[in-house]
Amino acid sequence: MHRIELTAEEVEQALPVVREALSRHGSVESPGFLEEATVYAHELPRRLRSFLNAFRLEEPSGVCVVAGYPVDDARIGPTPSDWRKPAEKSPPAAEEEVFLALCGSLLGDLFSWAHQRDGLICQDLVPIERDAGAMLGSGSALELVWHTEDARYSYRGDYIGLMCLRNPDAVPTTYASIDDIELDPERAAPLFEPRFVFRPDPSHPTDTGCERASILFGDPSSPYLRFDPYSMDRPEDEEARAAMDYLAGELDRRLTGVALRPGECLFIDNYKVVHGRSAFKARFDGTDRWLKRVNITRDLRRSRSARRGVAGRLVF
Ligand SMILES: O=C(O)CCC(=O)C(=O)O
Ligand SMILES: [Fe+2]
Repeated sequence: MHRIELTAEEVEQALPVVREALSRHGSVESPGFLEEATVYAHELPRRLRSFLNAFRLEEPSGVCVVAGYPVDDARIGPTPSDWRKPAEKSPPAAEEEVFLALCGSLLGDLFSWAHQRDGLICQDLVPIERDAGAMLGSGSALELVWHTEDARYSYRGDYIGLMCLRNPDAVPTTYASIDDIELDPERAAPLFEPRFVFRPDPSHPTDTGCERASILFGDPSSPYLRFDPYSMDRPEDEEARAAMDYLAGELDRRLTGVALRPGECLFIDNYKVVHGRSAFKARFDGTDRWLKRVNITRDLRRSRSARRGVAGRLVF
């Protein structure tokens, strides 16, 4: 796994940057913060910047971990019972949100979906009691089956950033990389053709329609991937169906996982890996698993027609 562990000196260098950004802007949701995030990120330790820069440009692996950020379990308070944030300006884990957002800003620009979770840029990924049996990030009793994040949407993120605040039962985030699969070109050929129907996954409203596209794209010898069988139609044509099953089987065989520890940030290349989460027994008592999540795009401009202004981060 591609991983960097911040040294004590590097943490000492990062903390004032995080605190200054927070005291100036109050929250990662502030438009001023989002505009300046990359500028603050330029002041993070060079070794960290270089690590994320290489992850972005060289694609050495489908996921990477930035470890070593100190999380004070007492200060962040109990795990929230819902994703809705309290109205107060600075939630207890505001500094952690800023650190995740700054690291993410070294990979691209943060954005969110207007129709998902009130358009929050940084979301709490916590088990919610009413969603226990749902196929959602807020579920728990069911395995969250692997998927490309927001696969149905062409403006989906290039990366997902997850920061762990608490994970007492070491519940893994699962993933499998297309790079680890040696595809048989003949069996995989239909996957490069727009023969597959992508539907909104359960985290999006169902009325956002469907999109027909290929599952694999880019360089045929080292392709990118867009795949979420749980929210796709089963193709009627035999050849496309067989190809889809072939790839799904290969990804199943390669599925591995990482149980994030407090302070670890996981960046997932949404073009290279599918990811999910194992099932777990939630407690719903304030001590549950708690991650923060951001969506990152390499090119905000691509979604310009779906955003309300040049600087807007909400994709409608
Ligand atoms: O909870 C996790 O580890 C991953 C959840 C997930 O797939 C997501 O937030 O998109
Ligand atoms: Fe996901």
